[in-house]
Amino acid sequence: MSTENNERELEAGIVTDLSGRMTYGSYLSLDQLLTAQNPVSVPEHHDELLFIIQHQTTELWLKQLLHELSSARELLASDDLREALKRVARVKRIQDVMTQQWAILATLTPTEYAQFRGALGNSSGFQSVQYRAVEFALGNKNEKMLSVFADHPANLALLTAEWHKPTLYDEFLRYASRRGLPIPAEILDRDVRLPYRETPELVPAIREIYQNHQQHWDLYEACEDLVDLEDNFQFWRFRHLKTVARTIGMKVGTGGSSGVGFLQRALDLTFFPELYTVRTEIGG
Ligand code: HEM
Ligand SMILES: N[C@@H](CC(=O)c1ccccc1NC=O)C(=O)O
Repeated sequence: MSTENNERELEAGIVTDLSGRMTYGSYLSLDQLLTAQNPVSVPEHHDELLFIIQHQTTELWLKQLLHELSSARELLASDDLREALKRVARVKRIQDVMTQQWAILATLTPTEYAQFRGALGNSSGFQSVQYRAVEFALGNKNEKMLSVFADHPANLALLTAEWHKPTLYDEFLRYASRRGLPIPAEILDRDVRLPYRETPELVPAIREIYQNHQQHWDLYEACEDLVDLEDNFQFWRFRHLKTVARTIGMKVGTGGSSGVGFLQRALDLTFFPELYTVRTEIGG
């Protein structure tokens, strides 16, 4: 076989009659996926497609994050820390891609965005149910967020179910307790629908893991993985904030918030407070 004329020959075995068979497009529902970009600007603005695709790809990764995080939680509940950490390793890679992706949207100038922003009405990323579900799964529970989805029963059901579930940290601490670490009962019995609040009485258990890390190697590794995950989540939030600042400055958001100031306050939230507190004490 040659590539004469700079054209590759198709091999005889390659299937070209695909009638009645599963194909690439049918398996991946590409007819649906690739007709789901519906710009609303009139006349259509060149950059609106990028804006839509950036959001849609993020939503696809959020779906995968939820899938991995739910599985990690279940694996912890069945005492399988090693498998759970595999899930977390994947979560971390996806977060890297999501954060890197901001560089593409940063090519959208304020002038370009202003030309179609008006067409977006009151729609806003604030209304992303999957983003909120990931925040809930990681510990930023906030009952008030449910009200945004009152008009959409399926989204409301998804987020309400997540609201009732223990967070990844809850499951990790329950597992650590079964492994014999002194996890306070007030954490094990906490109302998981409430935001996770820092509990000073938990710090001794975390300190034990860090000080005697040779003995608790897998738990030590897990704690560092959780810190990576929180770090990564904050990196995403930070890139969002910076992209917003360079695109709309200090304008109020389409969702009705103050904009940059509102996003800034999310950077003060934490998922795993004691994992940070312990660092102040280490070695000193
Ligand atoms: C030029 C691009 C963007 C601008 C100017 C922008 C602006 C904003 C603003 C102002 C808010 C605050 C809520 C509001 O009042 O609307 C917000 C929230 C949010 N946006 Fe964006 N955004 C952009 C791109 C994105 C992208 C690509 C995503 C990915 C899905 C996203 C996801 C979110 C989420 C999840 C929130 C809620 C954050 C929170 O509650 O802390 N945004 N955005
Ligand atoms: N909140 C943005 C609009 C925006 O970015 C947006 C609009 C519709 C769907 C998703 C969006 N992304 C993030 O908020 C703004 O105030 O310009």
